[in-house]
Amino acid sequence: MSQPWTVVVPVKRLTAAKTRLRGGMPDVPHEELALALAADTLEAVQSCSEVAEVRVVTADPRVADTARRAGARILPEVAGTGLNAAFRNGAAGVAGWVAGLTADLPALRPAELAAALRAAQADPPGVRRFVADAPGTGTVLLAAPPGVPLQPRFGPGSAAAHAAGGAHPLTGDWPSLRRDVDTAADLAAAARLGLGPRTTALTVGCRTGATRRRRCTVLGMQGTVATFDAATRTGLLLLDDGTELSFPARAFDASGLRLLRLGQRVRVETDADGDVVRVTLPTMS
Ligand SMILES: Nc1nc2c(ncn2[C@@H]2O[C@H](COP(=O)(O)OP(=O)(O)OP(=O)(O)O)[C@@H](O)[C@H]2O)c(=O)[nH]1
Ligand SMILES: C=C(OP(=O)(O)O)C(=O)O
Repeated sequence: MSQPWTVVVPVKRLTAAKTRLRGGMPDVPHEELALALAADTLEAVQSCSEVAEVRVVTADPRVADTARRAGARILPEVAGTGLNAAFRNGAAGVAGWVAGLTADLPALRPAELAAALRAAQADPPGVRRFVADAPGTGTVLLAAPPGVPLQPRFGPGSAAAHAAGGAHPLTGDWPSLRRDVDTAADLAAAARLGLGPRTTALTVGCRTGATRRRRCTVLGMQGTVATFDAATRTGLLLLDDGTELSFPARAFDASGLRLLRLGQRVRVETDADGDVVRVTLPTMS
C-alpha cells in the first residue's frame, strides 16, 4: 500500500434512489436493485488494497446495515442537504488522503480503484484529482491530499465543474471505475464488464433447476444495425452509448422479423450476462 486512503461513499435513500433506472428491469424490485448497486460498490472499495477506511453517508437504515456489515463506518446524513454536503461531512476530520466515490459502480474492480488512487498520489503534490465517468461529463471519484479540502461539485456536468475548480483529471484506463449506472443501458454496459455478486444474484435471479435460470430483460437499450448476415441470421449492433454488440441467430429468431436492414433502429434485450436475447423494433412490445 502507498499512503492509505479514507474513501467517502454517500448513498441516497433507497426510496428516492436511481430514478432514471426505475422500470429498467421490470423483473427486479427497484429498491433491491439500488441497494445491490451500492452493496457491490462498497464490497469492491472495502477489498481495495489502498483503502484503510470506508465512510458511508446515508439516511437509509437498510443501506446503513449493509454498509456496516461490509465493514464501513456509517455517518448520518443531515436531512435535505444533498450529495455535496454528504461528501463534505463524510470527509470532515480526515487527516490523510481522502476520496469521494459514487455508490453506483456495480462492476467496480478493487485493482482498478487501487490504480486510480495510486495515480492520484503522483506528483505534483497538493493537487486534487478526479476520475470522470464513461461518458466523460460526470465524476465517479474525487481525491484530495492531506490538508486539502475535497471541495465536491458532484451533479450534472461535474467533470467540467471539478476541472474548473482546479482538480486535475486522471486519464487511466479503468473501465469498471468509470462505469456508473444511471440508466438501463448503463446497467447492460456494466453487465458486459462483469457485475458484482449482489447485482448478479438479483439480475440473474432464481434458478429453477440446475441449468435453467430466469431470463432478465434490461429494457430501454436501443441502437442501430451495423451488420446483418441473412444467411447466418447474426450481426452487429451499434448501441446508443457507442459500444458494439454482436447478436446470435437465436436473438434474431426471437424477434419474429424476417430481415434487418443496415442502419435500422432496434431495441435490444440482454440477459444479466449482457448477451443479446432478442432484437426487436422499438415499436414492438
Ligand atoms: N447520501 C446521499 N447520497 C446521494 C444523494 N444524491 C445522490 N447520492 C449518491 O450519489 C451517487 C451519484 O448520484 P446519482 O448518480 O445522481 O444517483 P441518484 O441520485 O440515486 O440517481 P437519479 O435519481 O437517477 O439522479 C449515487 O451513488 C447516490 O446514491 C444525497 O442526497 N445523499
Ligand atoms: C452525481 C453525478 O452522477 P450522475 O451524473 O451519474 O448523476 C456526477 O457525475 O457528478
